Amino acid sequence: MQKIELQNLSKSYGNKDVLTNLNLTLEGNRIYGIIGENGTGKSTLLRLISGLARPTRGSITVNGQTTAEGRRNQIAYLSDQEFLDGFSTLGYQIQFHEKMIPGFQTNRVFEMLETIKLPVDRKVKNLSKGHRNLFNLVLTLANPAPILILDEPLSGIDTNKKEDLIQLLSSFTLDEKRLILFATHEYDEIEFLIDGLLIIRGAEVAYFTEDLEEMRIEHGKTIQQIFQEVNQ
Ligand SMILES: Nc1ncnc2c1ncn2[C@@H]1O[C@H](COP(=O)(O)OP(=O)(O)OP(=O)(O)O)[C@@H](O)[C@H]1O
Repeated sequence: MQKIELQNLSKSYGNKDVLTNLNLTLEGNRIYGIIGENGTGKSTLLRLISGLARPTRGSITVNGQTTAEGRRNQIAYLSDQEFLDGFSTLGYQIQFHEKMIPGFQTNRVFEMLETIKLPVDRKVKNLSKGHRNLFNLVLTLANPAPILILDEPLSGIDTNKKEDLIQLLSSFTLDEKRLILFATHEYDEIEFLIDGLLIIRGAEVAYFTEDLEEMRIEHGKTIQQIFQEVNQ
């Protein structure tokens, strides 16, 4: 079973406290969404968990791994920054990932590219921004790591393609027993995708549930409503 544990986790940049004393366990074969206003520390949290930034205080354990290197082996991370070499073709990037990542699911990449109609002989720089984001997401999904951490995977992607993507994301956890944690501003789009919800505000966890369905059934609340209440 996949598990991310944060204990007394804090991160400051200079004298700015970005995250303060987070204690949280995310576990299971679930999709968790993180939402929060701009600059509230969502990307910072994802980078800390992924071993790409160091905590100022506290600890992070991912599937029993406490070191940054150990955690990185459990996680496929999609940054909100562009990282692909624009002059290479999609095909080259696929081969490169296949060489670098043990168990990389090349067949699934081709299947997904066919669904979203991206030709592999195209250069990365000639894709639109939305298509580049999609291609990055496809490469990340094909990484067999048990935990996927995605920073704004839906940004810049058309509404009709978003639906395909949301299907893809659910099938990736359901079939493969993975945990997905992703940051987003697209509250409406993720309403029926996520199982758990984390809202960050004022450097702290302002709201957390691992069972959003219960909130929906018992209290009839949408994510947008929960978010508004938390931010009042
Ligand atoms: N490397 C860094 N050095 C200094 N400050 C940083 C650094 N990275 C992030 N910050 C600051 O930390 C705060 C949180 O940034 P972060 O990118 O985590 O927020 P976010 O919630 O992901 O924002 P957005 O929704 O706009 O993407 C911001 O004030 C940001 O300026």
